[in-house]
Amino acid sequence: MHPKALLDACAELVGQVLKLDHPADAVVSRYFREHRSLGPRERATLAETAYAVLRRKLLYDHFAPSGTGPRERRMAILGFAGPRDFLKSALSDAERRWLDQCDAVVPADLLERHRHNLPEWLVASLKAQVGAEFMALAESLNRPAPLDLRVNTLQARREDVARELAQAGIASEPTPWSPWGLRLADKPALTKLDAFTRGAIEVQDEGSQLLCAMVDARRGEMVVDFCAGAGGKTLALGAAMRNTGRLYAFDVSAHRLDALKPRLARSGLSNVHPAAIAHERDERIKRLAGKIDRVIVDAPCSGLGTLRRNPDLKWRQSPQAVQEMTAKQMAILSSAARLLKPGGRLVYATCSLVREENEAIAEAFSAQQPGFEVLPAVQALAPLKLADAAQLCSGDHLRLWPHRHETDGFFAAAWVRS
Ligand SMILES: C[S@@+](CC[C@H](N)C(=O)[O-])C[C@H]1O[C@@H](n2cnc3c(N)ncnc32)[C@H](O)[C@@H]1O
Repeated sequence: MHPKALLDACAELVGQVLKLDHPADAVVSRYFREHRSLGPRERATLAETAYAVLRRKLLYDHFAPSGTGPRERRMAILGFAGPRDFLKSALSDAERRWLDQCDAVVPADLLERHRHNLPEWLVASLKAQVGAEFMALAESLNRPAPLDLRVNTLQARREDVARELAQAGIASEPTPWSPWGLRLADKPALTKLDAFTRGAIEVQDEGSQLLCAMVDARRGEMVVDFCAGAGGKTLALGAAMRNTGRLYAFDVSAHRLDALKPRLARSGLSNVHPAAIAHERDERIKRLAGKIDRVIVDAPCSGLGTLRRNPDLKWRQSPQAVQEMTAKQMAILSSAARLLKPGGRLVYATCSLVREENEAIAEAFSAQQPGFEVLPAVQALAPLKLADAAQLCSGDHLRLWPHRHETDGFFAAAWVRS
């Protein structure tokens, strides 16, 4: 594609994602469906440009007024995710001079907000939690995430899969904490690989893998994944159970559960029972009350821990939306807790960075439910035999941060029903 045409397309897509009325990944997918002739490299440039603009929106909003032309074009120029020479060949002389001026600005001369590119309400919440690490956290949230895989240990060993990937020209490293994870150096297309089609690998952030480790699901048990969605955690739990016992995958979204079906077929698991529920107090939950060994509530949340992948969320979320979410989280957790038999383990998890959805929910649950005893995360993770499990924890909870652990931001709390 001609540089000018590609920049025009980037500006069009940037204009669409900046409306912030739909998730950016859905806007990008729709754009690709409507422009089927785009090749893989053009698609990559378009998507990465749109994401770069969302990541650095405050900085680019600061630079944009001194340029010329439509705002979305100026933003697309600033975020353009391709070679500089290629970009410059698409620019007018005035645009080129303006871009050179913007490039010459030294970060140390910028206001803090133009360096962290986060909304103020979130800045306050993060500073209160990580203090002097705030800028390192903000920078890591504004970088793309690496691509992590989980090896399906029902089918293959991690080292064998790493060797198989290497033979296909894909470099990987074992993840530092999860025993099932491989971190890839690049972002290759995976779906045509034999390891993928036969179900030996799934894409899953190391942090998500560690949430599953907190559940420690065992052979022959009755386990519930209460908010299973497309089943990322279900698949990991099913493999940990060695395809024995019974694993219920509940979700209010039948559509999301549908996306689990092809993954299940690849995985070779036959112990999983997906079921759409109407709400968290569904009849099905009542029938299983007191019968379950382990329950994970991977709660719907603000998703702010996934800003590396979903940078639009920082502009689409708000303190009010978080507040509304917490009522739902509490209701789901309380209802899911009824499933457990005495001695059973409950895990509450989010991919949020804010206390309200994390520690505050765990503390409120403990206060309301004296029949549930806190299980410190270090103990919950003991089967992994990690020398440094305490590094993953804050107090009794698992607390993962992108700048410390190179995972998305995650929280998990565990209890045992007494
Ligand atoms: C964080 S996502 C789950 C991701 C999934 N566990 C995975 O690992 O891929 C939260 C899920 O909770 C579901 N959900 C929302 N309200 C619910 C409710 N009342 N009961 C059960 N699931 C609910 C949403 O449909 C969404 O799929």
